[in-house]
Amino acid sequence: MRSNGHKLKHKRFHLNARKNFTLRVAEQWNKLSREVMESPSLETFKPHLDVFLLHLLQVTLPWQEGWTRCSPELPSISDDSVLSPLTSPPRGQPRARSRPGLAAPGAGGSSEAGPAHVTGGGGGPGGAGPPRRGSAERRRVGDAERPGPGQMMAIRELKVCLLGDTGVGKSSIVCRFVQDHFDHNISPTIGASFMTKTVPCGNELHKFLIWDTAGQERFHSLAPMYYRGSAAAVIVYDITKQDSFHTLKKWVKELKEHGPENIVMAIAGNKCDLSDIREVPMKDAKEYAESIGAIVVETSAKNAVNIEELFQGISQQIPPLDPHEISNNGAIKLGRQTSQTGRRCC
Ligand SMILES: Nc1nc2c(ncn2[C@@H]2O[C@H](COP(=O)(O)OP(=O)(O)OP(=O)(O)O)[C@@H](O)[C@H]2O)c(=O)[nH]1
Repeated sequence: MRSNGHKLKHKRFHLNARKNFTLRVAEQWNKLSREVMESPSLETFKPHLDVFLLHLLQVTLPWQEGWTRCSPELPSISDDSVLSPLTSPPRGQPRARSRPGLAAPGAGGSSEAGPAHVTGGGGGPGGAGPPRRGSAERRRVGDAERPGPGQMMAIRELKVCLLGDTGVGKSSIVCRFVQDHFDHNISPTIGASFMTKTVPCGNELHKFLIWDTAGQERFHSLAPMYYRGSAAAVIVYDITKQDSFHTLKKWVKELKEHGPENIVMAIAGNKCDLSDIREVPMKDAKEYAESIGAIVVETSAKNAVNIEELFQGISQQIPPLDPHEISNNGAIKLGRQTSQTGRRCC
């Protein structure tokens, strides 16, 4: 027999979950409406609708399934680390609903699902909005160091998007960074997926709101939604595929033409564990990165090489927060980080 306290806790959990679900769907709907207003033609609009329906399904099904499996012991839905399990079938395998190793909504663990659910209210795909009132105090710091008593650290939400050809390892990089996990049979992303991770940087905490975009050509038209308002873009190529390096250059061109003005660009030459079959010399990548003022690093999501360093590099390129932007109660006024000039290391 369950105690009354236990039942109450259970009920509160479900109410909270239901509220969050509604918020997510509403947020998706708003996003879609915005896209409709901005879409010049039906053809451009169609993929947005597809993704919305997919998101809706993805959010609805696991929640309904997980409804009865939820337990009050599960972490609150405002916990850190969010992701979308939206994936298409693994390359050459039947469709799986979520990525193995990545928690689905209602399935336990500290991860929360929902492609457009952003803890703290900022950094949705369309831009980095201000956090909910008082949310700075409620936020979990994740795996970053918590400030000591009397010490105040500003939490900054930085929207970061990953771009690059399909199969270069964007999702694997994010998965390694956020969950320290690598999956050989990871599925191609549909639309985009979302995760967060908070890391310390000097006197600040950088909460990365990471949008991992789908590399398949058919999703290309969705990309602006993810790089719009981003503080940084990680553009990934596969060192064993020259073609993926050409695609990277196309992404850089697009970002320069249509992306935020001072976006930090980081180039990741992934799969450096396969350097014996390399097609892109490191020298080429370095010269190119230098010519466009980007950070460059060779990574291996598989062997966890330079993944932390990649995001640290981004953190260091973000100008520190102006003290005036931190209000008296410690809440942060979030704006487009990219509007600031002058890059400083932390
Ligand atoms: N050897 C090796 N394989 C990797 C590495 N990173 C990813 N892979 C593999 O490359 C394949 C594609 O990885 P994903 O992370 O799905 O690539 P993606 O860029 O997200 O692909 P899309 O979602 O289609 O855009 C998978 O089979 C991964 O296991 C790496 O560092 N080394």
